Amino acid sequence: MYGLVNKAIQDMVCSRFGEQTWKEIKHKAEVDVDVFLSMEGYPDDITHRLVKAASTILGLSSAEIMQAFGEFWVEYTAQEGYGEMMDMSGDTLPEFLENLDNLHARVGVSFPKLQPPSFECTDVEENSLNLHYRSSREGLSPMILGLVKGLGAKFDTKVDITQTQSRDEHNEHDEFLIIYKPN
Ligand SMILES: O=C(O)CCCCN(CCc1ccccc1OCc1ccc(-c2ccc(Oc3ccccc3)cc2)cc1)Cc1ccc(C(=O)O)cc1
Repeated sequence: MYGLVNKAIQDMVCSRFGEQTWKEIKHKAEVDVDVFLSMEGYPDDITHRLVKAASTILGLSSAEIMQAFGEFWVEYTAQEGYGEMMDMSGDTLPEFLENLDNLHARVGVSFPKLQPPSFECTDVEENSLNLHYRSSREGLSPMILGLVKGLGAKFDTKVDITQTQSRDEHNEHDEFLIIYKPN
């Protein structure tokens, strides 16, 4: 994962729980990276260890941490200079989700170490769609719940998301039913 992801986790923890808590989480995760460089590639294991340590220290489940991170990521990347790129990816929640692979392709042109997941929308109706999420990474589906909730806030749209298929139950990929209604 690019350091931008670990930097976002750090900023989420520091802004909500303070520097000291972040230091404790890094210590517990046995991560002795002083400063995460956004454009540096880091082993995914570091991100998983940070989430696991945050879960223990904060008394929240890893799924709750990843869901909160997903929501935080949408706002964080917008203020970290990717706002324009995000705005070009769609004016509504369904449009943005349909364009997510193109967004990743654009980022990947400049940052070849990007290993983005792939998102596919099917059964797109007026107020609902099925989101198919395929990734080389394991265990991040709770982050998708948060990312979609973050997009609901970005597009001022009421969103209800339910995971309908999971790789944990021997399905080939994760699938989510998303029901949305612009406010
Ligand atoms: O891998 C998985 O199975 C789950 C990954 C969940 C995180 N993705 C979230 C995608 C997303 C979903 C909904 C709404 C918005 C989303 O992201 C928008 C986005 C995507 C990528 C970036 C991005 C930009 C620069 C990056 O790297 C940098 C950063 C600074 C300087 C140079 C390179 C890395 C990611 C920014 C916004 C973004 C992403 C972040 C990092 C990577 C990667 O390092 O491979 C791949 C994807």
